Amino acid sequence: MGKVLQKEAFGLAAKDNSGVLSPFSFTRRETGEKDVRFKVLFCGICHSDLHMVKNEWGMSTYPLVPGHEIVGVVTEVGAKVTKFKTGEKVGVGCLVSSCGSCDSCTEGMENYCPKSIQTYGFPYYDNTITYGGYSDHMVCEEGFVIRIPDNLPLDAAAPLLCAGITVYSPMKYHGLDKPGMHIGVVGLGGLGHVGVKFAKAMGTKVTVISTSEKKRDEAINRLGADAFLVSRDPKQIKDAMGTMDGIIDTVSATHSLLPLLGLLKHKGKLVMVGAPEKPLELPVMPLIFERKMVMGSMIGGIKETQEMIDMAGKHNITADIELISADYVNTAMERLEKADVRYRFVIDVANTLKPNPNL
Ligand SMILES: NC(=O)c1ccc[n+]([C@@H]2O[C@H](COP(=O)([O-])OP(=O)(O)OC[C@H]3O[C@@H](n4cnc5c(N)ncnc54)[C@H](O)[C@@H]3O)[C@@H](O)[C@H]2O)c1
Ligand SMILES: [Zn+2]
Ligand SMILES: [Zn+2]
Repeated sequence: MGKVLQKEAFGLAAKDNSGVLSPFSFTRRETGEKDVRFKVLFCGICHSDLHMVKNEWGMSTYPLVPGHEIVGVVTEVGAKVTKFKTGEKVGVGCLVSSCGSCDSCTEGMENYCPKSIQTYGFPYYDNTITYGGYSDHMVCEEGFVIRIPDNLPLDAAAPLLCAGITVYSPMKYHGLDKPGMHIGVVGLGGLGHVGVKFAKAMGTKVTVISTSEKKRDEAINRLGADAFLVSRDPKQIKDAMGTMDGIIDTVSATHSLLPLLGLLKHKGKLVMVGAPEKPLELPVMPLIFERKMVMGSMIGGIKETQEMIDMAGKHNITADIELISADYVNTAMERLEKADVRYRFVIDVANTLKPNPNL
C-alpha cells in the first residue's frame, strides 16, 4: 500500500475521563472513491457523548472527539459516489461503516452488525481511530451519509441523527406507531422530547412520565403530549395503571422499573433506550403475570434513519435546541449532567470552532 494521504482536521477532544474537552489537532483520510467529505456546520451533544467522555461505559479511548449528531455541507465527493454532490446538506449519525454482508447488514440494520464502526472512538480499517463531529470536517462512506430534507433548519435537525432515530426505530419495529395506541415516554431530555414529537406525528396518544412536576406545562403545551405523570407520585401512577401499549424509557441513570411495568397493558412493551452505567433491577412478577416484555434498542439502520428524517421533514419535526458556541462545550456538559437543558445542546461548529486554515 502506498503512502496514505491525509487532511488536517481540528476539533475538541477529551484527553482523559475528567469530563473536560480541549482543542485538538488531528488528521482525517483523503476522500476515497466512495467517500463524502463535508464541512461540519452543527453537531448535537448527546448524553452518550457525556457517558463516553467520562468513560462511564468502560469502553472509551483517548483522545476522544465526540459527536454523532453531525450536519454539514458536502465539499468533495469520491469518483464512485453517486448519491451526493458538493453543496448538498448532509448528516452522519452514530455509524460510519459496517461489514455489509452479515444478516443485520443485509436487512438494513447496520446498527446491529457485529462489525459496525461507530462515528467516534472506534478503530477504522486503516488502523486510525474514528473521530466525531465536534470538529471542522468529516469524511464518511456514502452509504452512511444521510440527506437532510431542505425544509429543516440544520441546527435543530442535527439531533435527529441520534436522538430521533433512537426513539423512531423501536416505535416502528415494535408496532408502537399505530394511531390510537397509548405510548409512554420516560425522561424528557434530548431523546424523550423528540420521542413525544414522533409519537404524536404517528397518531398515538402520548403520556410523558417524569420525576417531577417541573416539565408538565412544557410537555403538554409546547411539545404536544396528551398527559403527564409524575413517576414518584403513587396516586398518579395508580390512576394510569394498565393503560399503555408501550413505553420508551430514555432515562440516563438508574431508576425503578416497577412503576413503569405497572403502567403497561397486558402484553405491553417496555423499550429501554437510555443506557445507565449501572444495571437496573428487573421485577419479574409483572412480566410473568401479564406477559409483559422488556427489551432494548440501539439507534437504527441507515435506511430507516433516512425514512425517519424524511418523516421529520414532512411533519416539521426538529429538536428544541440551545445553540452554543464551541467554547461553551464544557459548561454544556456540566449542565447536561444535571439535566439542565431544553432539550438539546447543539454546537455552532462552523461559526465558533477555530477553523483549520488548510481545509
Ligand atoms: N439506545 C441508544 O441507541 C441510545 C442512543 C442515544 C442515547 N442513548 C442513551 O439514552 C440516554 C438519554 O440520552 P439523552 O441524550 O436523551 O439524555 P438527556 O440527559 O438529554 O435526557 C435524560 C433524561 O433522563 C432524566 N433522568 C436522569 N436521571 C433520572 C432518574 N434517576 N430518574 C428519572 N429520570 C432521570 C433527565 O431528567 C433527562 O430528562 C443516555 O443514557 C444515552 O446514553 C441511547
Ligand atoms: Zn447519541
Ligand atoms: Zn454486518
